[in-house]
Amino acid sequence: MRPYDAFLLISFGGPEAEDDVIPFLENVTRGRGIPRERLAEVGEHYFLFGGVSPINGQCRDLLAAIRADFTEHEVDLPVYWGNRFWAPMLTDTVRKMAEDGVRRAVALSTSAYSNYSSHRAYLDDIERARAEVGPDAPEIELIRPFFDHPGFIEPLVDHTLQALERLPEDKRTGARLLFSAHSVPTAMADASGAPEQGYGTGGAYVAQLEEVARLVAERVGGGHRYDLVYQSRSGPPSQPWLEPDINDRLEELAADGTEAVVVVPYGFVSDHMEVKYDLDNEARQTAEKLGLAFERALAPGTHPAFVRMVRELVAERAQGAERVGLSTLPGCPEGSADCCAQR
Ligand SMILES: CC1=C(CCC(=O)O)c2cc3nc(cc4[nH]c(cc5[nH]c(cc1n2)c(C)c5CCC(=O)O)c(CCC(=O)O)c4C)C(CCC(=O)O)=C3C
Ligand SMILES: [Fe+2]
Repeated sequence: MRPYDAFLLISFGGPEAEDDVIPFLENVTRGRGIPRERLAEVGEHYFLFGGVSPINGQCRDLLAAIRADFTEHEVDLPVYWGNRFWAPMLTDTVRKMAEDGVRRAVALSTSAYSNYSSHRAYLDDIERARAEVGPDAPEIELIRPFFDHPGFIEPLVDHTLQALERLPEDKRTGARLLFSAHSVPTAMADASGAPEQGYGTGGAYVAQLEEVARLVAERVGGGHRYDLVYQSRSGPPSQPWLEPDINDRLEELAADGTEAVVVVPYGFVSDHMEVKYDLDNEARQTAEKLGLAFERALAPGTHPAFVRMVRELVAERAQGAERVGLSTLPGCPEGSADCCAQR
């Protein structure tokens, strides 16, 4: 697919054995001022799963689905995969691409929204990896945040409907939808998007989350009431992060008479550790303690619409076609040098 000669999936990475856990956490938190107690606590989440994060397996599944879809639709691009924090590391993959003679690649991150962690960090890591590889490194163009692409929305709608079906029948109609995304420091949220786009408090990140929640709830139908909640807060307690935390919101809802919730992990593309631990263990326990019926919708994963979206985004970028999206938000400008800048 001209002008590209390769496709690259970039993800977060996760440990795949007990001995990987601490080195992985050190990679993630280098220079980030995360308290030691928080690190020890998060390490325990991984040890509970034998030191294996589900994220790499989920990337392998997605890669297999993308390869099959490319083949079926005659998209003649070799498919590569590199992670920011664990093997296969992005730098090693970029070196391999250079050895294979790749000159210009199109890249997709497993991250749908605009903010430093979800967007700028990927751009920075691409440039770091290219610099480490040297002059033979290919050019790598990162596909824009895709939060409102129909291929991201449709799987969330399908999976929310499936989760509602799993609730006891008498609790379905009154069920509340909780849209859960990764919390970030409020300063990071406020600086998300491009400065000239003039987002107010919460920046592009919160505006995008509001739009996605609305788009999904509308399509799910049934008049379910819904909330935006946040999970996986880290950092020192003195630093403000986006709220409400999902567990606090569950307490309030139970006190107000809510009987059932469906949690939609709309901040993520797969059911990785932050979903499996923070939602399926922690939030579920909170709900059980409060007597709330609880179901968790699946993340997009390898939903056919999501896999198709990858090909459509590659084509959009290759053709310089207009951005496809279901919201009226502009998204980060293509090739922007100063969006999502503040860490
Ligand atoms: C916005 C966002 C996404 C979504 C976008 C995206 O997907 O990129 C995301 C994804 C993920 N975050 C992950 C893991 C972790 N994130 C941490 C820490 C942090 N995340 C942050 C933000 C985000 N994180 C922030 C602002 C921090 C504080 C430190 C810093 O400023 O960077 C820490 C350190 C310990 C802790 O404090 O929790 C860990 C272990 C995994 C892998 C899960 C697995 O292994 O399956 C995934 C997919
Ligand atoms: Fe994170």
